[in-house]
Amino acid sequence: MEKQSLPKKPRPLGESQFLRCAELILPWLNAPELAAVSLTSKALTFVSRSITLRRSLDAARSLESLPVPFLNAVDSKRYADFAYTPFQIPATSPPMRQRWGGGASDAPVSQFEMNVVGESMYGCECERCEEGYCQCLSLAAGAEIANECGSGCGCGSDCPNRVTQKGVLVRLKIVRDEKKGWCLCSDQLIKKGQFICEYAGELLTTAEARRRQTVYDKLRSTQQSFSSALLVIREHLPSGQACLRINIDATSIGNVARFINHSCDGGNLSTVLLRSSGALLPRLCFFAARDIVAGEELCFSYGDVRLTPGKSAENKLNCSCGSSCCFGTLPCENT
Ligand SMILES: C[S@@+](CC[C@H](N)C(=O)[O-])C[C@H]1O[C@@H](n2cnc3c(N)ncnc32)[C@H](O)[C@@H]1O
Repeated sequence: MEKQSLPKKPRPLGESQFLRCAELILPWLNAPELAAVSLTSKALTFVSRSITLRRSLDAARSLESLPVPFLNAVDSKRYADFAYTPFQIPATSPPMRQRWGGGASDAPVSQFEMNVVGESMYGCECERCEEGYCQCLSLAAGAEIANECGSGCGCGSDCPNRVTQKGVLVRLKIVRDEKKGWCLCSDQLIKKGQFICEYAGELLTTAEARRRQTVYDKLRSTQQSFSSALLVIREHLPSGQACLRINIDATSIGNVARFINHSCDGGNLSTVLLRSSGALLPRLCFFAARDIVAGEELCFSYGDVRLTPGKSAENKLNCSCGSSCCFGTLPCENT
């Protein structure tokens, strides 16, 4: 009689293979999933702890030139859970999963460029820009709206008129505060006028921004620690008749700018709406409004609370900016 070979029993994973699998899979989990998995065995507790430590060491998960650590001396939160993008991206639904805390092999976020193919819409036709001579710089000095070279120009990425296109180049840290939650702080001397970061996140239609704002307001009324980062920018066109509106949501997908808090005195950052040639939409960029010393919190004004009275009392948030002209309430997002 012919001897039939029995199907082989799968061999149980050895401990080192099990740990290697865990190191591959766990960096894809969000904070609550990671916490749940870490309770299931000693080995998974160990892997989760090292992932949590790596996450707390770099909010930017190697997508910026410098790491941006979380520092918390007030409660047990080690990091804020969100996906990182250094640039504006189209609205993403369902929310994106991103590998984080898995060491050097963390996958880069998929990037979408919002460029107009072919013709340049704004900026110059320059082949090569010299600092101070490029016509794209004409609006830059101290203006609220400025132009930069971009993919519509003939110059390359080393052009001196692309200061905001290389991501974050100053040392930053994210520090926990009892009242304000996470705060973006400088970790070096930043000179007046230096570029800090752009406000990156998902670009939303106005209808989607309004829908999400309602969801965020509800979440905030039930979870005290919930904070959203939906910014509405209105650019009045020269005619004065119309207004370009840009909605950027950095709540689930964003960059370091999602940690910048409000200050009633205007803070130490100036905001510039920056157009690059070839790009469809302008970007909101933050520059140092004055010299900023290491350890100082970076803040700007979210708006004038006297001009945005819209929300019901329970949706109003107390302001803890600490400035001498504090109005006591945060300006609300008028979406
Ligand atoms: C864009 S987020 C800033 C980062 C936020 N602190 C965090 O922990 O993620 C905006 C939220 O931060 C908090 N916040 C910002 N400025 C504040 C201030 N001056 N006082 C109190 N809370 C503030 C509010 O919860 C607000 O909805």
